[in-house]
Amino acid sequence: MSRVSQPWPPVAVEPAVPHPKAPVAGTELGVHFNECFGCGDEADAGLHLRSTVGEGQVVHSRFTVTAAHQGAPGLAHGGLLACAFDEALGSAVGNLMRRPAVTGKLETDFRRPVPVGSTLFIETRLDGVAGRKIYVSADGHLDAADGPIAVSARALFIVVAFDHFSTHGDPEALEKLAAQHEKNQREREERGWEINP
Ligand SMILES: CCCCCCCCCCCC(=O)SCCNC(=O)CCNC(=O)[C@H](O)C(C)(C)COP(=O)(O)OP(=O)(O)OC[C@H]1O[C@@H](n2cnc3c(N)ncnc32)[C@H](O)[C@@H]1OP(=O)(O)O
Repeated sequence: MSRVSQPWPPVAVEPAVPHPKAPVAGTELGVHFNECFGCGDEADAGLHLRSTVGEGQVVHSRFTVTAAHQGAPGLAHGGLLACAFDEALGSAVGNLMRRPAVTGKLETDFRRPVPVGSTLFIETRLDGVAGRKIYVSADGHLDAADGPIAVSARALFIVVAFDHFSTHGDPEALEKLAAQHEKNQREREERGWEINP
């Protein structure tokens, strides 16, 4: 079976223009929710993925594979790797576009095994927008930003109204999230004062 995929994006798109208030290149992106399996500090066996905005419409993410992430002995579980890409791609959409969006479709190509102890460097690009549909793709490089590509992914995110989360999610967890965002905002402002007194 060939690895050649269908054209991407699969429909005519407009360029994905980052939000005017999107974080600039070099910005380290914070945890979007402490309990998030992908990035949260409170998710003990989680991925603890960390992301930084790159030049252009790019976000660089990285995470280190631990024993908690195994499928075969000593190797990362494929579904776990897909999760890492979901997080990295979602972080690029959320932070650069600043629009609430959820994963509609996620496609992964596993090219090389990813051993426990290795770090995956994921580079995510915004590929285009068609109405509520945002197309993104990413490559995961093994152990260095220019290391061999171990996994690639492409995803469709769908912009949703904020009530998607209140209707389908946990209101208590949403309150915690709002409190966390306020705290992060305060800390950012305090850091701003330190830099520009
Ligand atoms: C700072 C912050 C950081 C934020 C950082 C965040 C990082 C977190 C990252 C994790 C993100 C996740 O895992 S999110 C969790 C996983 N995903 C979900 O739970 C989503 C579950 N699915 C849904 O709720 C729903 O199916 C939606 C919302 C995706 C779509 O429902 P809808 O709103 O009714 O819209 P619908 O008309 O169906 O679809 C809209 C358009 O998209 C197309 N479409 C929809 N799904 C698909 C699909 N799978 N494949 C192709 N096309 C699709 C439709 O054909 C349509 O095209 P057209 O007719 O307009 O042409």
